[in-house]
Amino acid sequence: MDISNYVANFHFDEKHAAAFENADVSTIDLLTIDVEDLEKRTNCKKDELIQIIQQVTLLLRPKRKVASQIKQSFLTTGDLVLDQKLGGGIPVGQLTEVCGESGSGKSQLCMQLCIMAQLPRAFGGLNKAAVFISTESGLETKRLFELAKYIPDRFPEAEEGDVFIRNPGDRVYTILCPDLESQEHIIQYQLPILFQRESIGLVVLDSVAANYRAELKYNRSKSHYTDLNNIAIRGNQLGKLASILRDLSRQYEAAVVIANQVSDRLTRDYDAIGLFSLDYQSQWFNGWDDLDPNPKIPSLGLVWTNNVNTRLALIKRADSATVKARRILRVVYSPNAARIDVPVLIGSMGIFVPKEEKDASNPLF
Ligand SMILES: Nc1ncnc2c1ncn2[C@@H]1O[C@H](COP(=O)(O)OP(=O)(O)OP(=O)(O)O)[C@@H](O)[C@H]1O
Repeated sequence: MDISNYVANFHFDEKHAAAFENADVSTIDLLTIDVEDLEKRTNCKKDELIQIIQQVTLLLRPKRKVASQIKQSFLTTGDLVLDQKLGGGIPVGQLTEVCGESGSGKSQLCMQLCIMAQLPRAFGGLNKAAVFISTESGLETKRLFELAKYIPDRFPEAEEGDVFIRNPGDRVYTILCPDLESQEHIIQYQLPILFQRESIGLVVLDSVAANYRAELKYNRSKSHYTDLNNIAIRGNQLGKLASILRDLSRQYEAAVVIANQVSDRLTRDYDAIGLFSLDYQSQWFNGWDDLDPNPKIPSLGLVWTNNVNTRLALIKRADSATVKARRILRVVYSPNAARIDVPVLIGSMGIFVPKEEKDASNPLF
């Protein structure tokens, strides 16, 4: 019986476990097949089966809170104007995706957040450790130290000792997942244990698409998955990944930030395909529309898009090749903020909103 894939700590009594095993009944069978048919297949009593089905259904039901119980908290990005544009910062208890092309600054933002998570709550931090799960290359510790060195510049009103982090690497757990199998194992089994043992405020997954692209058949020439079976497998895996991360983020009040890659988006003739086509409609949740000079599509498709609470896009600007790299940080969708483009720079201190934009956006800054 595969119940442990869905619910931790659910144990059938020996009699029912053996009956389900012998009859090859999966959790999905249990919840979808008529009780009478299950009765015949397993030789278990109907009322006992109904009781088990009710227990499993209850455990699988999303744990909802009423509005008065929900107190949304945020992790600071380290930039007050950026936090303001994001509706408070990076939401705790939710999944935030940062997508963008190679070199757009996804890893820079992720590393920056690993530092911010360690800050005291008075400065928008969570006073907790971060977990940095990478799928392609390890964490750049040198850059992490550089980002930490500049924290006092971000909080000029603070006493230096209050925001100084001597060894930022001490509270960043790094895990490398070179393939999908290790990624699934780490996220399903090792990450929950780390949460139980340590005070974790942020999980970064950099980047989510790499292992799926590498292991499921991918037709580069057409830039889409050709094998329908693989699409179904991938959808299932992505749903499970998001569900584990979401549960951990809610249970332990942590932020989860996932870097995602993008591929090129072809502009279409909407007169031909119609305004109700997915291609046309997806401009609003993909992040790039046809007016953008180099429109892109975030990887992993609609199933993944539906699992992410907030999507941010980092977009390179034409003059990107200057000392301080210029980018647009776009809020594509979010429960906390409206869609907006925020001009940002990447410099030694990390990602920040330049002063002229701060002055223009809010005279108080
Ligand atoms: N110390 C620094 N000073 C200024 N800019 C920097 C610094 N370090 C990195 N950058 C900028 O960040 C960019 C790299 O960003 P990053 O590695 O986060 O990209 P990415 O989106 O994660 O790319 P990939 O998907 O290839 O990993 C560089 O191109 C550069 O513009």
